[in-house]
Amino acid sequence: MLQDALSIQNVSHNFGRFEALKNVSLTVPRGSFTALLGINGAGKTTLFSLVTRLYDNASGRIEVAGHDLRRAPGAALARLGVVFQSRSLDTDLTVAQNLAYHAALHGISRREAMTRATEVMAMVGLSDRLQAKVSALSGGQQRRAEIARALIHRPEILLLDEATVGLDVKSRAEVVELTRDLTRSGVSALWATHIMDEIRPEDGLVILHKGQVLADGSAQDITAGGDLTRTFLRLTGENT
Ligand SMILES: Nc1ncnc2c1ncn2[C@@H]1O[C@H](COP(=O)(O)OP(=O)(O)OP(=O)(O)O)[C@@H](O)[C@H]1O
Repeated sequence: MLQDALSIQNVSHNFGRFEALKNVSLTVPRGSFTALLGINGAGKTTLFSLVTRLYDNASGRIEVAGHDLRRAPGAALARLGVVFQSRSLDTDLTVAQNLAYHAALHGISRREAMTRATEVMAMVGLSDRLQAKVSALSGGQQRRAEIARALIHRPEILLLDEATVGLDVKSRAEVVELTRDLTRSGVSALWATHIMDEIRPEDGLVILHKGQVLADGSAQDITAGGDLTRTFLRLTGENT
């Protein structure tokens, strides 16, 4: 049986005495688009910080494509691509220069990086912007270029932390749809968001609230075919 793209089992994390994550377990099946839905402070960024090893996971177990993050961090991180909440491209450089720099961090040769840069820019629909300065791209194009950067080392799973922040409605829809399309070509995605209308019934869905997983399954099953906002409010007890 194929391993999940990401498996998180019984992970907790404290900041001092504050429990930011409480015994969190979730899986991202290979090739799936899984939304991680939670309002501000739910623990989404903390969870991503554990998966990217910005923080050490002192409890539980995290595996990326079957590689244990604590015992084989190099193998696990090589299979992970991350799109951060804040922008991470150097706006004074061209997209190609940014991609080459990121590829070098992964030990990819310059020649190979150029081949891959062309490949990933086509994947995000920006083939004609490879030599453009990042500062000359629109907000939506910059997010697409961030996704291209995250794909250059051919990861098995993308983590995207509120990847549509600051975009207008149209660009937001395009970026989420692009990510869904990518999962159809094999890469998996864990899409952290607080925006319910980014989630479709066929998506995987994990609801995280106050550091706890309240639901994990398909969006369709969790909502029983009904309204996601109403389901979210019922499960979290918010707004009551
Ligand atoms: N370095 C830190 N020190 C202390 N508390 C923290 C720290 N980082 C996060 N927290 C707290 O942990 C909880 C989870 O924060 P986190 O940033 O993971 O939530 P989030 O779901 O990503 O929210 P947002 O969408 O606002 O980024 C919050 O209550 C936050 O205040």
